[in-house]
Amino acid sequence: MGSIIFARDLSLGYKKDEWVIKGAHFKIEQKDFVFISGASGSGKSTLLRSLYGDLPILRGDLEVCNISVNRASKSFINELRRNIGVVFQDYKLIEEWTVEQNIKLPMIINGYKKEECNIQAEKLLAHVDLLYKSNRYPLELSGGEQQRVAMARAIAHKPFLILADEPTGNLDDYSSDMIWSLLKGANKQLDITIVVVTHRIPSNFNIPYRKLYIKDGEVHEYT
Ligand SMILES: Nc1ncnc2c1ncn2[C@@H]1O[C@H](COP(=O)(O)OP(=O)(O)OP(=O)(O)O)[C@@H](O)[C@H]1O
Repeated sequence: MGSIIFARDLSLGYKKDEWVIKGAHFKIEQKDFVFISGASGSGKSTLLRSLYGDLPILRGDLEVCNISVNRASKSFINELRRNIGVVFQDYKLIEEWTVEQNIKLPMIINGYKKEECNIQAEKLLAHVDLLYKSNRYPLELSGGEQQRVAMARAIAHKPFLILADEPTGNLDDYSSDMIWSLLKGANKQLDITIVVVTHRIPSNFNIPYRKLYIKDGEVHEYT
C-alpha cells in the first residue's frame, strides 16, 4: 500500500516562530483509519487542516497523495480538495439548498451522471435515516441530523480521503453510532482512508485503527 500522507519535519503555527506542531514525522497509508487525539488546544484541528492544504507550513514538508501541499499551486490544491471529503466545523451545509441537493454537490463537482447522483444520494440518505427529510433545508434539521447529512456529503463522491473534526461532538448515541457506522463502512467497503480528530474513541470500535496523539507540539503514535 502506498502512503497517502507523508509528513517530514512538519511544523505548523499561525505566527512565525510560534509553533503549534513541531517537527512532526508520520505516514498515513492507504486504507488506514486514524484517530488524532490530544488535550484541548494541543493542535489537533491545526494538524487536520494542514492535511487539507488550509494552513501555511512553517517548516518541513507535507505530501498528500503525492502532492507537496506547501509547494503546490492553488489549482493543484483545489484539485486535491475535490478528492477529499471533509467534516469541519466551518464547512457547513448550504442553507438555501435541500438536504438532497447538499449531498449531491460533491458528486456534481466530480462529474457524476444525474442518475448516479440520485441513486447514491438515496442510498446515503437511507443510511443516515433521513430519506424522509431529503427535501428539507438544513436549518429545519436538528444538530445531529445536520451532522449526519454533512457526513453523508463527505462520503458521497467516494473520495480517497476523509478528514473529520470531532464529527460526533455533542451528538447523542443514535447520531454518533450512525456517523461511526458510515465512516467504518467507507473505510472497509470503499477503501477510503479516514483521519478523525476526536476526544473519545467509541468503546465498541471494531475495526483496526491507528491512534496518533499530540503532546507538547509533538505527534506520537500509540502502539
Ligand atoms: N486561527 C488561529 N489563529 C491563531 N491561533 C490559532 C488559530 N486557531 C488555533 N489557534 C491556536 O493554535 C493552538 C491549537 O489549536 P487547535 O484548534 O488546533 O487545537 P485543538 O487540539 O484542536 O483544540 P480543541 O480540542 O480545544 O478543539 C491553540 O493554542 C489555539 O489558540
